[in-house]
Amino acid sequence: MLRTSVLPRQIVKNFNFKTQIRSLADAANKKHDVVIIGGGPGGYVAAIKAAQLGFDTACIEKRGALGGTCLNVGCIPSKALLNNSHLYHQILHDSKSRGIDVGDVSLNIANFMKAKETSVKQLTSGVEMLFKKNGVKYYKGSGSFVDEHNIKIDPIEGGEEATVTADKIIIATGSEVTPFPGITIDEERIVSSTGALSLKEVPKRLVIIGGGIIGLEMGSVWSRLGSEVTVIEFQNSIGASMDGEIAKTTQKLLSKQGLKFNLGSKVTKGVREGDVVKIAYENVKTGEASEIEADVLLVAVGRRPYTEGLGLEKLELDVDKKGRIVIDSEFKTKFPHIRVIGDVTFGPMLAHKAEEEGIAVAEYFKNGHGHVNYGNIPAVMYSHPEVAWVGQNEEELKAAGIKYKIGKFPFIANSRAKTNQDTDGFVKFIADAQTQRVLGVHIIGPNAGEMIAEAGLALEYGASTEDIGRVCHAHPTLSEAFKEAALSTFGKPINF
Ligand SMILES: Cc1cc2nc3c(=O)[nH]c(=O)nc-3n(C[C@H](O)[C@H](O)[C@H](O)COP(=O)(O)OP(=O)(O)OC[C@H]3O[C@@H](n4cnc5c(N)ncnc54)[C@H](O)[C@@H]3O)c2cc1C
Ligand SMILES: NC(=O)c1ccc[n+]([C@@H]2O[C@H](COP(=O)([O-])OP(=O)(O)OC[C@H]3O[C@@H](n4cnc5c(N)ncnc54)[C@H](O)[C@@H]3O)[C@@H](O)[C@H]2O)c1
Repeated sequence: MLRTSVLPRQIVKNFNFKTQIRSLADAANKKHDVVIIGGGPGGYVAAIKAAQLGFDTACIEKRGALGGTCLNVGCIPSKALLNNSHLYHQILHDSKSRGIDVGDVSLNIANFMKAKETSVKQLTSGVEMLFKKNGVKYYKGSGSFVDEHNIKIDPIEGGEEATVTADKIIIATGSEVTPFPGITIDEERIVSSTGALSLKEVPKRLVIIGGGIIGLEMGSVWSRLGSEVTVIEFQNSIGASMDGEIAKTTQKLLSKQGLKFNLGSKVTKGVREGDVVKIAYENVKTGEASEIEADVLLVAVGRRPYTEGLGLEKLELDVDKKGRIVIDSEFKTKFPHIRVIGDVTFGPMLAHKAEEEGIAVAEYFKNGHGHVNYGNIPAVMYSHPEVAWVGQNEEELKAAGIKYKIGKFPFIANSRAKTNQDTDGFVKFIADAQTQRVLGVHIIGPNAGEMIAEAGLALEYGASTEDIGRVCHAHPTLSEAFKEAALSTFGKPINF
Protein backbone atom coordinates (compact mmCIF):
# COMPACT_ATOMS: atom_id res chain seq x y z
CA MET A 1 0.00 0.00 0.00
CA LEU A 2 1.42 3.41 -0.98
CA ARG A 3 1.17 6.02 1.77
CA THR A 4 1.25 9.29 -0.20
CA SER A 5 1.09 11.40 2.93
CA VAL A 6 4.69 10.51 3.82
CA LEU A 7 6.10 11.01 0.27
CA PRO A 8 8.04 14.27 -0.38
CA ARG A 9 6.10 16.81 -2.43
CA GLN A 10 8.33 16.54 -5.57
CA ILE A 11 7.97 12.77 -5.77
CA VAL A 12 4.22 13.02 -5.36
CA LYS A 13 4.15 15.58 -8.18
CA ASN A 14 6.08 13.36 -10.58
CA PHE A 15 4.30 10.19 -9.68
CA ASN A 16 1.87 8.95 -12.31
CA PHE A 17 -0.38 6.98 -10.00
CA LYS A 18 -2.46 5.28 -12.68
CA THR A 19 0.46 3.86 -14.64
CA GLN A 20 2.55 2.98 -11.61
CA ILE A 21 -0.25 1.25 -9.78
CA ARG A 22 -1.20 -0.66 -12.96
CA SER A 23 2.40 -1.78 -13.50
CA LEU A 24 2.82 -2.80 -9.86
CA ALA A 25 -0.39 -4.82 -10.12
CA ASP A 26 0.85 -6.39 -13.39
CA ALA A 27 4.19 -7.19 -11.80
CA ALA A 28 2.46 -8.97 -8.99
CA ASN A 29 0.13 -10.86 -11.20
CA LYS A 30 1.64 -12.49 -14.32
CA LYS A 31 0.02 -15.77 -15.19
CA HIS A 32 1.26 -18.41 -17.60
CA ASP A 33 0.37 -22.00 -18.46
CA VAL A 34 4.02 -23.11 -18.32
CA VAL A 35 6.95 -21.39 -16.61
CA ILE A 36 10.48 -22.68 -17.02
CA ILE A 37 13.28 -21.70 -14.65
CA GLY A 38 16.59 -21.73 -16.54
CA GLY A 39 17.21 -20.87 -20.20
CA GLY A 40 19.88 -23.48 -21.05
CA PRO A 41 19.52 -26.24 -23.66
CA GLY A 42 17.00 -28.01 -21.42
CA GLY A 43 14.98 -24.92 -20.53
CA TYR A 44 14.97 -23.03 -23.82
CA VAL A 45 14.09 -26.11 -25.87
CA ALA A 46 11.28 -26.99 -23.42
CA ALA A 47 10.00 -23.40 -23.67
CA ILE A 48 9.91 -23.36 -27.46
CA LYS A 49 8.28 -26.80 -27.63
CA ALA A 50 5.66 -25.89 -24.99
CA ALA A 51 4.81 -22.70 -26.91
CA GLN A 52 4.59 -24.68 -30.16
CA LEU A 53 2.16 -27.03 -28.43
CA GLY A 54 -0.12 -24.09 -27.65
CA PHE A 55 0.80 -23.22 -24.04
CA ASP A 56 1.22 -19.62 -22.87
CA THR A 57 4.89 -20.08 -21.95
CA ALA A 58 7.53 -18.08 -20.07
CA CYS A 59 11.19 -18.73 -19.32
CA ILE A 60 13.18 -17.13 -16.48
CA GLU A 61 16.94 -16.77 -16.96
CA LYS A 62 19.34 -14.87 -14.72
CA ARG A 63 22.57 -15.01 -16.75
CA GLY A 64 21.74 -12.07 -19.01
CA ALA A 65 21.82 -14.32 -22.08
CA LEU A 66 19.92 -17.41 -23.13
CA GLY A 67 21.56 -20.75 -23.93
CA GLY A 68 22.81 -21.67 -20.44
CA THR A 69 26.19 -23.18 -19.71
CA CYS A 70 26.28 -24.81 -23.12
CA LEU A 71 26.04 -21.76 -25.34
CA ASN A 72 27.77 -19.27 -23.02
CA VAL A 73 30.60 -21.10 -21.27
CA GLY A 74 30.42 -24.72 -22.44
CA CYS A 75 29.78 -26.60 -25.68
CA ILE A 76 29.87 -23.64 -28.04
CA PRO A 77 32.89 -21.60 -26.92
CA SER A 78 34.90 -24.79 -26.34
CA LYS A 79 34.12 -26.06 -29.85
CA ALA A 80 35.04 -22.69 -31.36
CA LEU A 81 38.43 -22.88 -29.63
CA LEU A 82 38.88 -26.55 -30.55
CA ASN A 83 38.11 -25.92 -34.20
CA ASN A 84 40.32 -22.87 -34.57
CA SER A 85 43.22 -24.27 -32.55
CA HIS A 86 43.13 -27.37 -34.78
CA LEU A 87 43.25 -25.14 -37.85
CA TYR A 88 46.19 -23.19 -36.42
CA HIS A 89 48.03 -26.39 -35.54
CA GLN A 90 47.39 -27.83 -39.01
CA ILE A 91 48.64 -24.69 -40.74
CA LEU A 92 51.78 -24.76 -38.60
CA HIS A 93 52.61 -28.45 -38.72
CA ASP A 94 50.61 -30.11 -41.44
CA SER A 95 50.58 -27.89 -44.49
CA LYS A 96 54.01 -28.74 -45.89
CA SER A 97 53.16 -32.42 -46.36
CA ARG A 98 50.08 -31.31 -48.29
CA GLY A 99 52.13 -29.19 -50.66
CA ILE A 100 51.02 -25.89 -49.19
CA ASP A 101 53.83 -23.51 -48.35
CA VAL A 102 52.73 -20.83 -45.94
CA GLY A 103 54.57 -17.75 -44.77
CA ASP A 104 54.81 -16.54 -41.21
CA VAL A 105 51.99 -17.84 -39.08
CA SER A 106 51.22 -16.31 -35.73
CA LEU A 107 48.47 -16.46 -33.18
CA ASN A 108 46.51 -13.33 -32.36
CA ILE A 109 45.00 -14.45 -29.08
CA ALA A 110 42.69 -11.43 -28.73
CA ASN A 111 41.14 -12.04 -32.16
CA PHE A 112 41.15 -15.78 -31.56
CA MET A 113 38.94 -15.16 -28.51
CA LYS A 114 36.85 -12.63 -30.44
CA ALA A 115 36.00 -15.28 -33.04
CA LYS A 116 34.76 -17.51 -30.21
CA GLU A 117 32.73 -14.67 -28.72
CA THR A 118 31.12 -13.93 -32.10
CA SER A 119 29.90 -17.53 -32.39
CA VAL A 120 28.54 -17.40 -28.84
CA LYS A 121 26.77 -14.08 -29.37
CA GLN A 122 25.19 -15.19 -32.66
CA LEU A 123 23.80 -18.32 -31.06
CA THR A 124 22.58 -16.81 -27.77
CA SER A 125 20.83 -13.95 -29.55
CA GLY A 126 19.46 -16.53 -32.01
CA VAL A 127 17.68 -18.24 -29.10
CA GLU A 128 16.21 -14.89 -28.04
CA MET A 129 14.86 -14.47 -31.57
CA LEU A 130 13.40 -17.97 -31.45
CA PHE A 131 11.62 -17.02 -28.22
CA LYS A 132 10.07 -14.02 -29.97
CA LYS A 133 9.13 -16.06 -33.01
CA ASN A 134 7.42 -18.69 -30.88
CA GLY A 135 5.81 -16.25 -28.46
CA VAL A 136 7.80 -17.31 -25.37
CA LYS A 137 7.90 -14.58 -22.70
CA TYR A 138 11.50 -14.07 -21.51
CA TYR A 139 11.97 -12.88 -17.92
CA LYS A 140 15.48 -11.61 -17.23
CA GLY A 141 16.09 -12.39 -13.60
CA SER A 142 16.52 -14.94 -10.91
CA GLY A 143 13.52 -17.12 -10.12
CA SER A 144 12.71 -18.48 -6.67
CA PHE A 145 9.71 -20.39 -5.45
CA VAL A 146 7.21 -18.58 -3.25
CA ASP A 147 5.04 -21.68 -3.17
CA GLU A 148 4.32 -24.53 -5.57
CA HIS A 149 2.54 -22.31 -8.11
CA ASN A 150 4.19 -18.91 -7.63
CA ILE A 151 7.71 -17.85 -8.56
CA LYS A 152 9.24 -14.53 -7.60
CA ILE A 153 11.60 -12.92 -10.09
CA ASP A 154 14.47 -10.76 -8.87
CA PRO A 155 15.31 -8.79 -11.99
CA ILE A 156 18.76 -8.36 -13.49
CA GLU A 157 19.57 -5.45 -15.82
CA GLY A 158 16.83 -5.11 -18.43
CA GLY A 159 14.49 -7.32 -16.44
CA GLU A 160 11.29 -6.58 -14.57
CA GLU A 161 10.24 -7.41 -11.05
CA ALA A 162 7.38 -9.88 -11.05
CA THR A 163 5.77 -12.77 -9.33
CA VAL A 164 4.55 -15.25 -11.87
CA THR A 165 1.85 -17.81 -11.35
CA ALA A 166 2.06 -21.01 -13.35
CA ASP A 167 -0.12 -24.06 -13.88
CA LYS A 168 2.94 -26.08 -14.80
CA ILE A 169 6.60 -25.51 -13.94
CA ILE A 170 9.85 -26.93 -15.30
CA ILE A 171 13.05 -26.65 -13.28
CA ALA A 172 16.04 -26.53 -15.65
CA THR A 173 18.66 -24.74 -13.57
CA GLY A 174 21.61 -26.81 -14.78
CA SER A 175 24.94 -27.34 -13.07
CA GLU A 176 28.07 -25.59 -11.83
CA VAL A 177 31.75 -26.49 -11.52
CA THR A 178 32.52 -28.95 -8.71
CA PRO A 179 35.03 -27.18 -6.46
CA PHE A 180 38.22 -28.91 -5.39
CA PRO A 181 38.55 -28.83 -1.60
CA GLY A 182 41.35 -26.49 -0.57
CA ILE A 183 41.98 -25.03 -4.05
CA THR A 184 40.66 -21.52 -4.68
CA ILE A 185 39.62 -20.74 -8.22
CA ASP A 186 40.48 -17.15 -9.22
CA GLU A 187 39.76 -17.67 -12.97
CA GLU A 188 43.17 -16.16 -13.70
CA ARG A 189 45.92 -18.57 -12.63
CA ILE A 190 43.70 -21.22 -11.06
CA VAL A 191 40.79 -21.64 -13.44
CA SER A 192 37.65 -23.66 -14.03
CA SER A 193 36.54 -24.47 -17.58
CA THR A 194 35.09 -20.95 -17.76
CA GLY A 195 38.48 -19.33 -17.15
CA ALA A 196 40.21 -21.83 -19.43
CA LEU A 197 37.96 -20.64 -22.28
CA SER A 198 39.13 -17.06 -21.92
CA LEU A 199 42.85 -17.02 -21.05
CA LYS A 200 44.49 -13.82 -22.24
CA GLU A 201 47.76 -15.47 -23.17
CA VAL A 202 48.99 -18.98 -23.88
CA PRO A 203 50.35 -20.40 -20.61
CA LYS A 204 53.77 -21.96 -20.93
CA ARG A 205 52.81 -24.72 -18.50
CA LEU A 206 49.20 -25.80 -18.03
CA VAL A 207 48.41 -28.42 -15.41
CA ILE A 208 44.94 -29.97 -15.43
CA ILE A 209 43.32 -31.84 -12.56
CA GLY A 210 40.96 -34.37 -14.15
CA GLY A 211 41.39 -36.33 -17.36
CA GLY A 212 37.68 -36.28 -18.20
CA ILE A 213 36.08 -34.62 -21.20
CA ILE A 214 36.73 -31.01 -20.13
CA GLY A 215 40.34 -31.76 -19.18
CA LEU A 216 41.07 -33.43 -22.50
CA GLU A 217 39.23 -30.90 -24.69
CA MET A 218 40.79 -27.88 -23.00
CA GLY A 219 44.16 -29.67 -22.80
CA SER A 220 43.97 -30.20 -26.59
CA VAL A 221 43.19 -26.52 -27.24
CA TRP A 222 46.08 -25.10 -25.22
CA SER A 223 48.56 -27.78 -26.23
CA ARG A 224 47.90 -26.95 -29.91
CA LEU A 225 48.47 -23.28 -29.13
CA GLY A 226 51.83 -24.07 -27.53
CA SER A 227 51.30 -24.93 -23.85
CA GLU A 228 53.11 -27.78 -22.17
CA VAL A 229 50.10 -29.70 -20.81
CA THR A 230 50.14 -32.17 -17.90
CA VAL A 231 46.99 -34.00 -16.87
CA ILE A 232 46.70 -35.40 -13.34
CA GLU A 233 43.94 -38.01 -13.15
CA PHE A 234 42.78 -39.98 -10.13
CA GLN A 235 41.70 -43.08 -12.09
CA ASN A 236 44.04 -45.34 -14.03
CA SER A 237 42.46 -44.32 -17.32
CA ILE A 238 41.31 -41.11 -18.97
CA GLY A 239 38.06 -40.19 -20.72
CA ALA A 240 35.56 -40.76 -17.86
CA SER A 241 33.03 -43.29 -19.24
CA MET A 242 34.78 -44.18 -22.53
CA ASP A 243 35.18 -47.80 -23.62
CA GLY A 244 38.50 -49.01 -22.14
CA GLU A 245 40.18 -49.84 -25.46
CA ILE A 246 39.15 -46.50 -26.96
CA ALA A 247 40.39 -44.65 -23.85
CA LYS A 248 43.82 -46.30 -24.20
CA THR A 249 44.03 -45.32 -27.87
CA THR A 250 42.92 -41.78 -27.01
CA GLN A 251 45.67 -41.50 -24.42
CA LYS A 252 48.24 -42.82 -26.90
CA LEU A 253 47.23 -40.33 -29.59
CA LEU A 254 47.03 -37.36 -27.22
CA SER A 255 50.43 -38.29 -25.79
CA LYS A 256 51.80 -38.24 -29.35
CA GLN A 257 50.45 -34.69 -29.60
CA GLY A 258 52.48 -33.74 -26.52
CA LEU A 259 50.05 -34.04 -23.59
CA LYS A 260 51.56 -35.69 -20.52
CA PHE A 261 49.51 -37.91 -18.23
CA ASN A 262 49.94 -38.75 -14.55
CA LEU A 263 47.29 -41.40 -13.95
CA GLY A 264 46.35 -42.97 -10.62
CA SER A 265 47.39 -39.70 -8.99
CA LYS A 266 45.71 -37.66 -6.29
CA VAL A 267 46.24 -33.91 -6.01
CA THR A 268 46.81 -32.87 -2.40
CA LYS A 269 47.57 -29.17 -2.80
CA GLY A 270 47.29 -26.34 -5.31
CA VAL A 271 48.34 -22.84 -4.31
CA ARG A 272 49.06 -19.68 -6.21
CA GLU A 273 52.30 -17.91 -5.37
CA GLY A 274 52.46 -14.77 -7.49
CA ASP A 275 52.25 -15.84 -11.11
CA VAL A 276 53.04 -19.48 -10.40
CA VAL A 277 50.79 -22.24 -9.15
CA LYS A 278 52.41 -24.96 -7.07
CA ILE A 279 50.70 -28.32 -7.17
CA ALA A 280 51.40 -31.34 -4.97
CA TYR A 281 50.10 -34.79 -5.80
CA GLU A 282 50.68 -38.38 -4.80
CA ASN A 283 50.43 -41.80 -6.35
CA VAL A 284 47.12 -43.33 -5.21
CA LYS A 285 48.65 -46.81 -4.75
CA THR A 286 52.14 -46.13 -3.42
CA GLY A 287 51.58 -42.75 -1.77
CA GLU A 288 54.74 -41.47 -3.48
CA ALA A 289 54.60 -37.67 -3.41
CA SER A 290 55.47 -35.33 -6.31
CA GLU A 291 55.30 -31.63 -7.06
CA ILE A 292 54.78 -29.70 -10.24
CA GLU A 293 54.57 -25.99 -11.10
CA ALA A 294 52.23 -24.37 -13.57
CA ASP A 295 51.47 -20.97 -15.03
CA VAL A 296 47.83 -21.99 -15.06
CA LEU A 297 46.06 -24.76 -13.19
CA LEU A 298 42.72 -25.98 -14.58
CA VAL A 299 40.40 -27.73 -12.14
CA ALA A 300 38.17 -30.10 -14.15
CA VAL A 301 36.91 -32.77 -11.77
CA GLY A 302 33.26 -32.66 -12.79
CA ARG A 303 30.12 -30.57 -12.39
CA ARG A 304 27.37 -30.61 -9.78
CA PRO A 305 23.66 -29.72 -9.91
CA TYR A 306 22.85 -26.05 -9.36
CA THR A 307 19.85 -25.07 -7.20
CA GLU A 308 21.17 -22.07 -5.26
CA GLY A 309 18.54 -19.42 -4.49
CA LEU A 310 15.77 -21.48 -6.07
CA GLY A 311 13.89 -21.87 -2.80
CA LEU A 312 13.55 -25.64 -3.08
CA GLU A 313 13.41 -25.82 0.70
CA LYS A 314 10.09 -23.98 0.68
CA LEU A 315 8.57 -26.83 -1.30
CA GLU A 316 10.56 -29.49 0.55
CA LEU A 317 11.59 -31.07 -2.74
CA ASP A 318 13.96 -34.02 -2.35
CA VAL A 319 17.56 -33.87 -3.52
CA ASP A 320 19.89 -36.88 -3.45
CA LYS A 321 23.44 -37.03 -2.03
CA LYS A 322 24.85 -35.52 -5.21
CA GLY A 323 22.43 -32.58 -5.04
CA ARG A 324 20.27 -33.85 -7.93
CA ILE A 325 16.56 -33.05 -7.64
CA VAL A 326 14.74 -36.35 -7.26
CA ILE A 327 12.14 -37.13 -9.92
CA ASP A 328 10.21 -40.17 -11.14
CA SER A 329 10.36 -41.70 -14.62
CA GLU A 330 8.05 -38.95 -15.90
CA PHE A 331 10.32 -36.15 -14.60
CA LYS A 332 7.81 -35.39 -11.81
CA THR A 333 8.69 -34.14 -8.34
CA LYS A 334 6.27 -34.76 -5.49
CA PHE A 335 4.16 -32.03 -7.13
CA PRO A 336 3.03 -33.54 -10.45
CA HIS A 337 2.91 -30.09 -12.09
CA ILE A 338 6.61 -29.42 -11.25
CA ARG A 339 9.01 -31.39 -13.43
CA VAL A 340 12.80 -31.32 -13.68
CA ILE A 341 15.15 -31.74 -16.64
CA GLY A 342 18.82 -31.50 -17.62
CA ASP A 343 21.98 -31.31 -15.50
CA VAL A 344 20.09 -30.52 -12.29
CA THR A 345 18.68 -34.04 -12.15
CA PHE A 346 19.75 -37.62 -12.99
CA GLY A 347 21.58 -38.79 -16.11
CA PRO A 348 24.58 -37.70 -18.14
CA MET A 349 25.35 -33.98 -18.07
CA LEU A 350 24.99 -33.38 -21.79
CA ALA A 351 23.20 -30.65 -23.72
CA HIS A 352 21.37 -33.01 -26.09
CA LYS A 353 20.14 -35.12 -23.14
CA ALA A 354 18.71 -31.95 -21.54
CA GLU A 355 17.08 -30.99 -24.85
CA GLU A 356 15.43 -34.40 -25.29
CA GLU A 357 14.05 -34.14 -21.76
CA GLY A 358 12.73 -30.63 -22.49
CA ILE A 359 10.76 -31.93 -25.47
CA ALA A 360 9.52 -34.95 -23.51
CA VAL A 361 8.23 -32.83 -20.60
CA ALA A 362 6.42 -30.40 -22.92
CA GLU A 363 4.79 -33.44 -24.53
CA TYR A 364 3.88 -34.89 -21.13
CA PHE A 365 2.13 -31.62 -20.32
CA LYS A 366 0.20 -31.67 -23.58
CA ASN A 367 -0.47 -35.35 -24.21
CA GLY A 368 0.28 -37.18 -20.98
CA HIS A 369 3.22 -39.05 -22.51
CA GLY A 370 6.77 -38.32 -23.62
CA HIS A 371 9.91 -40.34 -24.25
CA VAL A 372 13.68 -40.31 -23.83
CA ASN A 373 15.73 -43.41 -24.63
CA TYR A 374 18.55 -43.26 -22.08
CA GLY A 375 20.18 -46.28 -23.72
CA ASN A 376 20.77 -44.21 -26.82
CA ILE A 377 22.41 -40.93 -25.79
CA PRO A 378 25.56 -40.30 -27.81
CA ALA A 379 28.70 -38.83 -26.26
CA VAL A 380 31.35 -36.99 -28.23
CA MET A 381 34.75 -35.66 -27.25
CA TYR A 382 35.85 -33.04 -29.74
CA SER A 383 39.58 -33.69 -29.59
CA HIS A 384 41.49 -34.62 -32.72
CA PRO A 385 40.80 -37.28 -33.62
CA GLU A 386 37.29 -37.07 -32.21
CA VAL A 387 35.99 -39.77 -29.91
CA ALA A 388 32.31 -40.72 -30.03
CA TRP A 389 30.24 -43.49 -28.59
CA VAL A 390 26.69 -44.65 -28.05
CA GLY A 391 25.14 -47.67 -26.35
CA GLN A 392 27.07 -50.04 -24.13
CA ASN A 393 30.82 -50.53 -23.88
CA GLU A 394 32.79 -53.73 -23.34
CA GLU A 395 33.25 -53.18 -19.61
CA GLU A 396 29.50 -52.71 -19.07
CA LEU A 397 28.61 -55.82 -21.12
CA LYS A 398 31.16 -57.94 -19.27
CA ALA A 399 29.77 -56.77 -15.94
CA ALA A 400 26.23 -57.59 -17.09
CA GLY A 401 27.31 -61.05 -18.34
CA ILE A 402 26.07 -60.37 -21.89
CA LYS A 403 27.84 -62.29 -24.69
CA TYR A 404 28.96 -60.09 -27.52
CA LYS A 405 31.04 -59.95 -30.70
CA ILE A 406 33.39 -57.18 -31.76
CA GLY A 407 33.92 -55.81 -35.25
CA LYS A 408 36.61 -53.21 -35.94
CA PHE A 409 37.85 -51.27 -38.93
CA PRO A 410 40.85 -48.89 -38.91
CA PHE A 411 40.78 -45.53 -40.69
CA ILE A 412 44.24 -46.31 -42.11
CA ALA A 413 42.41 -48.68 -44.51
CA ASN A 414 39.75 -46.14 -45.48
CA SER A 415 40.23 -44.34 -48.79
CA ARG A 416 38.82 -40.97 -47.69
CA ALA A 417 40.90 -40.91 -44.53
CA LYS A 418 43.94 -41.62 -46.71
CA THR A 419 43.14 -38.77 -49.11
CA ASN A 420 42.66 -36.49 -46.11
CA GLN A 421 45.94 -37.66 -44.53
CA ASP A 422 43.94 -38.21 -41.39
CA THR A 423 44.10 -41.91 -40.63
CA ASP A 424 44.39 -42.28 -36.84
CA GLY A 425 41.74 -44.35 -35.11
CA PHE A 426 39.12 -47.00 -35.79
CA VAL A 427 35.43 -47.86 -35.63
CA LYS A 428 34.42 -50.53 -33.13
CA PHE A 429 31.05 -52.29 -33.18
CA ILE A 430 29.79 -54.38 -30.31
CA ALA A 431 26.97 -56.72 -31.33
CA ASP A 432 24.95 -59.37 -29.54
CA ALA A 433 26.80 -62.68 -29.98
CA GLN A 434 23.73 -64.52 -31.24
CA THR A 435 21.51 -61.99 -32.96
CA GLN A 436 24.12 -59.48 -34.16
CA ARG A 437 21.90 -56.72 -32.81
CA VAL A 438 23.97 -53.57 -32.30
CA LEU A 439 24.67 -53.04 -28.58
CA GLY A 440 27.21 -50.24 -28.81
CA VAL A 441 29.41 -48.33 -31.24
CA HIS A 442 32.68 -46.66 -30.25
CA ILE A 443 34.66 -44.56 -32.67
CA ILE A 444 37.95 -42.75 -32.44
CA GLY A 445 38.73 -41.01 -35.67
CA PRO A 446 38.08 -38.06 -37.95
CA ASN A 447 34.47 -36.81 -37.79
CA ALA A 448 33.52 -39.48 -35.25
CA GLY A 449 31.02 -37.01 -33.75
CA GLU A 450 29.04 -36.85 -37.01
CA MET A 451 29.37 -40.55 -37.78
CA ILE A 452 27.91 -41.60 -34.42
CA ALA A 453 24.47 -40.39 -35.55
CA GLU A 454 24.20 -43.41 -37.85
CA ALA A 455 24.93 -45.67 -34.88
CA GLY A 456 22.16 -43.91 -32.94
CA LEU A 457 19.65 -44.69 -35.68
CA ALA A 458 20.80 -48.32 -35.77
CA LEU A 459 20.35 -48.65 -32.00
CA GLU A 460 16.97 -46.92 -32.00
CA TYR A 461 15.57 -49.20 -34.68
CA GLY A 462 17.15 -52.36 -33.25
CA ALA A 463 19.33 -52.91 -36.33
CA SER A 464 21.72 -55.83 -36.62
CA THR A 465 25.24 -55.35 -37.91
CA GLU A 466 24.18 -57.22 -41.07
CA ASP A 467 21.47 -54.58 -41.64
CA ILE A 468 24.19 -51.93 -41.64
CA GLY A 469 26.58 -54.04 -43.73
CA ARG A 470 23.90 -54.30 -46.44
CA VAL A 471 23.28 -50.54 -46.68
CA CYS A 472 25.05 -48.84 -49.61
CA HIS A 473 27.46 -46.19 -48.25
CA ALA A 474 28.91 -43.56 -50.61
CA HIS A 475 32.50 -43.83 -51.82
CA PRO A 476 34.91 -42.37 -50.90
CA THR A 477 33.58 -41.45 -47.45
CA LEU A 478 34.69 -42.06 -43.90
CA SER A 479 31.33 -43.75 -43.37
CA GLU A 480 32.59 -46.74 -45.35
CA ALA A 481 34.76 -47.52 -42.32
CA PHE A 482 31.55 -47.63 -40.30
CA LYS A 483 29.98 -50.15 -42.69
CA GLU A 484 33.14 -52.27 -42.82
CA ALA A 485 33.37 -52.40 -39.01
CA ALA A 486 29.75 -53.63 -38.93
CA LEU A 487 30.63 -56.31 -41.51
CA SER A 488 33.59 -57.38 -39.38
CA THR A 489 31.33 -58.57 -36.55
CA PHE A 490 30.07 -61.50 -38.65
CA GLY A 491 32.23 -61.71 -41.76
CA LYS A 492 35.28 -60.21 -43.30
CA PRO A 493 35.68 -56.59 -44.30
CA ILE A 494 36.51 -55.99 -47.96
CA ASN A 495 39.32 -53.46 -47.64
CA PHE A 496 41.34 -54.78 -44.73
C1 LIG B 1 33.35 -26.44 -20.94
C2 LIG B 1 32.12 -27.27 -21.20
C3 LIG B 1 31.95 -27.86 -22.43
C4 LIG B 1 30.81 -28.61 -22.68
N1 LIG B 1 30.68 -29.19 -23.92
C5 LIG B 1 29.59 -29.94 -24.18
C6 LIG B 1 29.41 -30.51 -25.46
O1 LIG B 1 30.22 -30.34 -26.36
N2 LIG B 1 28.30 -31.24 -25.68
C7 LIG B 1 27.37 -31.45 -24.70
O2 LIG B 1 26.38 -32.15 -24.95
N3 LIG B 1 27.52 -30.91 -23.47
C8 LIG B 1 28.59 -30.17 -23.19
N4 LIG B 1 28.73 -29.59 -21.96
C9 LIG B 1 27.67 -29.83 -20.95
C10 LIG B 1 26.45 -28.92 -21.24
O3 LIG B 1 26.87 -27.58 -21.22
C11 LIG B 1 25.37 -29.16 -20.20
O4 LIG B 1 25.06 -30.52 -20.12
C12 LIG B 1 24.11 -28.38 -20.58
O5 LIG B 1 24.36 -27.01 -20.67
C13 LIG B 1 23.00 -28.65 -19.55
O6 LIG B 1 21.86 -27.93 -19.91
P1 LIG B 1 20.80 -27.44 -18.81
O7 LIG B 1 19.76 -26.72 -19.57
O8 LIG B 1 20.41 -28.58 -17.98
O9 LIG B 1 21.59 -26.45 -17.86
P2 LIG B 1 22.47 -25.15 -18.13
O10 LIG B 1 22.98 -25.09 -19.52
O11 LIG B 1 23.46 -25.10 -17.03
O12 LIG B 1 21.43 -23.96 -18.00
C14 LIG B 1 20.81 -23.63 -16.80
C15 LIG B 1 20.51 -22.15 -16.80
O13 LIG B 1 19.67 -21.87 -15.70
C16 LIG B 1 20.00 -20.60 -15.18
N5 LIG B 1 19.51 -20.54 -13.80
C17 LIG B 1 19.91 -21.29 -12.74
N6 LIG B 1 19.20 -21.00 -11.65
C18 LIG B 1 18.33 -20.03 -12.02
C19 LIG B 1 17.32 -19.31 -11.33
N7 LIG B 1 17.05 -19.53 -10.04
N8 LIG B 1 16.63 -18.36 -12.02
C20 LIG B 1 16.88 -18.13 -13.33
N9 LIG B 1 17.80 -18.79 -14.03
C21 LIG B 1 18.52 -19.73 -13.39
C22 LIG B 1 21.50 -20.53 -15.31
O14 LIG B 1 21.92 -19.18 -15.34
C23 LIG B 1 21.73 -21.27 -16.62
O15 LIG B 1 21.86 -20.37 -17.68
C24 LIG B 1 29.83 -28.80 -21.68
C25 LIG B 1 30.00 -28.18 -20.43
C26 LIG B 1 31.12 -27.42 -20.20
C27 LIG B 1 31.27 -26.75 -18.86
N1 LIG C 1 32.04 -32.87 -25.45
C1 LIG C 1 31.19 -32.98 -24.44
O1 LIG C 1 30.12 -33.57 -24.54
C2 LIG C 1 31.51 -32.35 -23.14
C3 LIG C 1 32.56 -31.45 -23.06
C4 LIG C 1 32.85 -30.90 -21.83
C5 LIG C 1 32.09 -31.22 -20.72
N2 LIG C 1 31.05 -32.07 -20.84
C6 LIG C 1 30.29 -32.48 -19.66
O2 LIG C 1 30.59 -31.67 -18.56
C7 LIG C 1 30.67 -32.46 -17.39
C8 LIG C 1 31.90 -32.12 -16.59
O3 LIG C 1 33.09 -32.48 -17.30
P1 LIG C 1 34.41 -32.88 -16.52
O4 LIG C 1 35.47 -33.22 -17.50
O5 LIG C 1 34.68 -31.84 -15.49
O6 LIG C 1 33.92 -34.15 -15.72
P2 LIG C 1 34.15 -35.69 -16.03
O7 LIG C 1 33.28 -36.41 -15.09
O8 LIG C 1 34.03 -35.98 -17.48
O9 LIG C 1 35.68 -35.95 -15.67
C9 LIG C 1 36.21 -35.62 -14.42
C10 LIG C 1 37.49 -36.40 -14.27
O10 LIG C 1 38.14 -35.92 -13.12
C11 LIG C 1 38.64 -37.04 -12.40
N3 LIG C 1 38.78 -36.66 -11.01
C12 LIG C 1 37.78 -36.47 -10.10
N4 LIG C 1 38.30 -36.11 -8.91
C13 LIG C 1 39.65 -36.05 -9.09
C14 LIG C 1 40.73 -35.73 -8.25
N5 LIG C 1 40.54 -35.39 -6.99
N6 LIG C 1 41.98 -35.77 -8.74
C15 LIG C 1 42.19 -36.11 -10.04
N7 LIG C 1 41.20 -36.43 -10.87
C16 LIG C 1 39.95 -36.40 -10.42
C17 LIG C 1 37.61 -38.13 -12.63
O11 LIG C 1 38.17 -39.41 -12.40
C18 LIG C 1 37.26 -37.90 -14.09
O12 LIG C 1 38.08 -38.61 -14.97
C19 LIG C 1 30.67 -33.90 -17.81
O13 LIG C 1 29.45 -34.46 -17.41
C20 LIG C 1 30.77 -33.88 -19.28
O14 LIG C 1 29.93 -34.84 -19.90
C21 LIG C 1 30.77 -32.66 -22.03
